[in-house]
Formats: sequence, structure tokens, C-alpha cells
Amino acid sequence: MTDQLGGLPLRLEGVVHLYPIPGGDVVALRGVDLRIQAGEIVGLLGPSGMGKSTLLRLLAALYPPSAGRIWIGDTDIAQLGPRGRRKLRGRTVSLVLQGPAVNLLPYATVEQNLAFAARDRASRHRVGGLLELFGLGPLRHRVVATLSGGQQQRAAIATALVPGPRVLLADEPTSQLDHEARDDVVRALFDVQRNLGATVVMVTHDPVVARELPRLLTIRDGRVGAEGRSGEEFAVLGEDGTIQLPPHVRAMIPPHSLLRVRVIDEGFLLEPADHVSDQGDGL
Ligand SMILES: Nc1ncnc2c1ncn2[C@@H]1O[C@H](COP(=O)(O)OP(=O)(O)OP(=O)(O)O)[C@@H](O)[C@H]1O
Repeated sequence: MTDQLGGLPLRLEGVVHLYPIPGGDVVALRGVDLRIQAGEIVGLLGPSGMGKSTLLRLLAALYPPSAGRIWIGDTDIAQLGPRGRRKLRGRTVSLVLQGPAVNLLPYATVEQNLAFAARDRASRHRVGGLLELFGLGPLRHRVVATLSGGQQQRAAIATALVPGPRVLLADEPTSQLDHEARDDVVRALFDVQRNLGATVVMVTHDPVVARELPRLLTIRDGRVGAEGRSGEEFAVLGEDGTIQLPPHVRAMIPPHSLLRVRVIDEGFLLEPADHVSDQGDGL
């Protein structure tokens, strides 16, 4: 048995992140507002290059945001120095990077990998339970490099959990896996949430994995553009009142069009001003 880890809530307000490059900055995130409850499991979706991995790396306290606030529980990462962030990474938050092999020592056994991640008595105590929880007991003496991709990924998740983090972050944990291995890894991530109680945030491109998740955040143009719950997609109203229209609606109207916001009994309508008739017919 493995003790409950107990998840922490995450809160982001106005998070902006720039990467300085010669000749200018790349704006990876341009105002992310987001709340994730303690013990939730959430997916980050979105087109390539829209900021998903940046968001995950900021949550992992790898570096501070260029602007904005990121709370993990009661701790604002933006206020921490390198030492504080390192401490948080070691104990409170764990990141499983894309490609299971990069998270593990390939020529050590599964058990040795977990044991190396144990820094104190409590985490050493966790190793046996994690091997059991992720079906790694029979593989404990196998050298990591001899395992399949799915087995390596389960070992990477178990290793990330040894320090007892309360938030687990995973960057495309099922990429490069066959269907069976993918399903095993998804089950393992649900175990982290359900059995250990940790908060889980994962980036995924896989629609099958996305369908399993109760909450999906779509990152578009460096913001949370949309949110899916129980198969239905919603636009998200930012703290500053902005919303992103869904791509199929954006395709109907050119950028910089004027939109009229009309309050009606049931809510409101957005009307492209060019197409509004004298009678005021909307979209
Ligand atoms: N270290 C870096 N230096 C400069 N630019 C970067 C760096 N890392 C990311 N970027 C840029 O920041 C933007 C967001 O990148 P990010 O990797 O967060 O997107 P992503 O949504 O995770 O993409 P993918 O799905 O392809 O992994 C992109 O324009 C990317 O080129």
C-alpha cells in the first residue's frame, strides 16, 4: 500500500512567458488565467507551438514566469528564487518529461531507479508500494533499457512519485506508445489521481487519451482558449474580459472585424457589424 499524497490546488493569474532570442522575444504565453482544484486530473491540448510545454515547465517551477502569479497550494512560484524552486521541484511537484527514457537511468534496474529518487526515510518507504501500484513488481530487477516503452513510462511515473509530490505533471506521456501500452499509462495516471489523491496535469495530442479526461484545457495563442467538460466545449472568459472564438467561428470573419455585443433575454449575441441587417439579425 502507498500512502495518500493529497493533491494541491493550482492557480495562475495573468501568466506571461517570453523566451529572449536574438532580435526579439518569443511570446510563449500571453495571459493565462487558470484554476485547477486539488486532486483534479486535467489535460492540456492545443496545436503545436501554442505554449503547452511552457505552461507545464512553469508549473514544474523550472523557471519563473516573465509576469503574473502561479500558486501551487499557498506558494507563489513567481516569488521564489532558484533555491526555493529547486526545493519545490524536489518535494511538491514532479515533472515526467516527454519520452520515458529521459526520466530514467537506462542501465540501472527499475528498483534502483526508484531507490535513487528516494531522498529520505518516507520516500524510501514508498518504493515498494509504488512498484506494486504500477504493476512493476515482476520487473523490479530488470534493467530499464530492456523494457518496452509502456513499461518504461510506468517506471518513469513511479520514479517521479517517490519523493511524494502532491502535483504530477506529464508532458505527452503516451506519445510513441502502442494502444495497449497507452491504455496502461492512462490507467497509471488515473491511479495517481484516484488512489494517491495527487493533482495531475498532462499535455496530450492523443484524442483517445483526451476523451478519457474529465477536463480539457485548449491552449491557443498562449492563452486558455477553450475548455472541454464531459465532451462539450466552452469558450473561457479571461480575467480581463477577453474570449477566444472557436477556430471554426474565427474562420467565418476576418481579424479586426467589428462585433456588436447585443444583450438578449437568454444572454447575449455577438454580431459581425458588417453583416448586421436593418432588422438586427445576428449570426
Ligand atoms: N527555449 C526556447 N527558446 C525560444 N523559444 C522557445 C523555447 N521553448 C519554446 N519556445 C517557443 O515558445 C512557443 C511555445 O512553445 P511550447 O513548446 O511551449 O509549445 P507547445 O504547445 O508545447 O508545442 P508542442 O506541442 O510542439 O510541444 C513556440 O513558439 C516555441 O517555438
